[in-house]
Amino acid sequence: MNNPLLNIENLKTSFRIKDDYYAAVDDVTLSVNPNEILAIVGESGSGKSALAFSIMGLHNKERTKIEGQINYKGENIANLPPKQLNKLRGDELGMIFQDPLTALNPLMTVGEQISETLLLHTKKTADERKKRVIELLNLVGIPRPDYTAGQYPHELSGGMRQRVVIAIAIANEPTFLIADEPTTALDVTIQSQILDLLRELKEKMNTGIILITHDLGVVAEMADRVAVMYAGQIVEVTDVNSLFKAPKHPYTRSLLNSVPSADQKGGKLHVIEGIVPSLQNLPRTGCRFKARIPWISEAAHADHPELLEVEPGHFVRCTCYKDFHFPEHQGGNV
Ligand SMILES: Nc1ncnc2c1ncn2[C@@H]1O[C@H](COP(=O)(O)OP(=O)(O)OP(=O)(O)O)[C@@H](O)[C@H]1O
Repeated sequence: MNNPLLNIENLKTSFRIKDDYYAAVDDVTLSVNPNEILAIVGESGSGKSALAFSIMGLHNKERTKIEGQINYKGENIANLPPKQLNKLRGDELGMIFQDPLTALNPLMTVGEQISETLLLHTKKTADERKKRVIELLNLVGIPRPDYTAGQYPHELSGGMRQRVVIAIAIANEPTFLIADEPTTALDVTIQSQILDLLRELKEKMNTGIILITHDLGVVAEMADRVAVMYAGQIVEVTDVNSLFKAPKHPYTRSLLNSVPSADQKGGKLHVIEGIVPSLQNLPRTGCRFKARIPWISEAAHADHPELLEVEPGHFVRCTCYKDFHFPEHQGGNV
């Protein structure tokens, strides 16, 4: 078997709040292979973006502590000096941010921003860069690329800005890409164009992709494997078919069960009763999902839940999945 492109081991990302550190990513172990899309799903606040920012080295170092390993092509890039990381980021790693406005420089035109990435990370001449900028804007479905290249971010709609962010992220055909909710702000037609683009990138360049999304339709359509995150931890990892056909962890089952139609395509994750606790209030021992399934007996939970391989390639945290059932008002034992 080939080595994974990205191999994260026991990653713990903690934020300083007042004088203490609180882990938003807690003991995460996962891998992404070349030519593979790993989807990460979970409610708001479960730590998906904190994980993505850790991989990309984008957290504020003064207020964040990163422990564990983030091995990219066999080299641990956790806590790499900023200069080395910047180079790696533009050369081989790409990130599509959730919020296109904060990702773009308001003082530079769209064309200048894309061109800057090419200038910093390729040997292209000014003419070649200009050509590539237009090619990229075309690729992400921007109608008049020549005209748009000369516009500033505030002159564009949210959807157009998001496409520019994607153009920057894929400008140098990254080997590894994180797409954090890449299509949330886009209408359905553009959404499917962008998803096609990501798939093409994966197949053409062998790119390994982490796709963070709330949209189970996107997961079903795009992912090879899926990691489900709850309260800073991965609670289940498996291939996409097993996730939809035989989900195990109560949290995964609740996410899938909360989609109104049996056909998950286009379905969004609905709110499960209760909320993800805030960082300071996260239970740090025992099953973190326990409080949201109070009808399941205490004895069903492991004292120190670990992510265990329960079937080949299918990992689940905590033993409570064995006894889990929905309460009557949620459809009983489905
Ligand atoms: N810089 C920070 N300082 C302190 N706490 C933070 C910081 N960034 C995130 N958090 C907290 O860490 C937890 C995880 O946040 P994160 O943004 O990673 O969640 P998420 O799963 O990406 O949510 P969403 O889907 O809304 O983007 C939350 O409790 C959040 O409030």
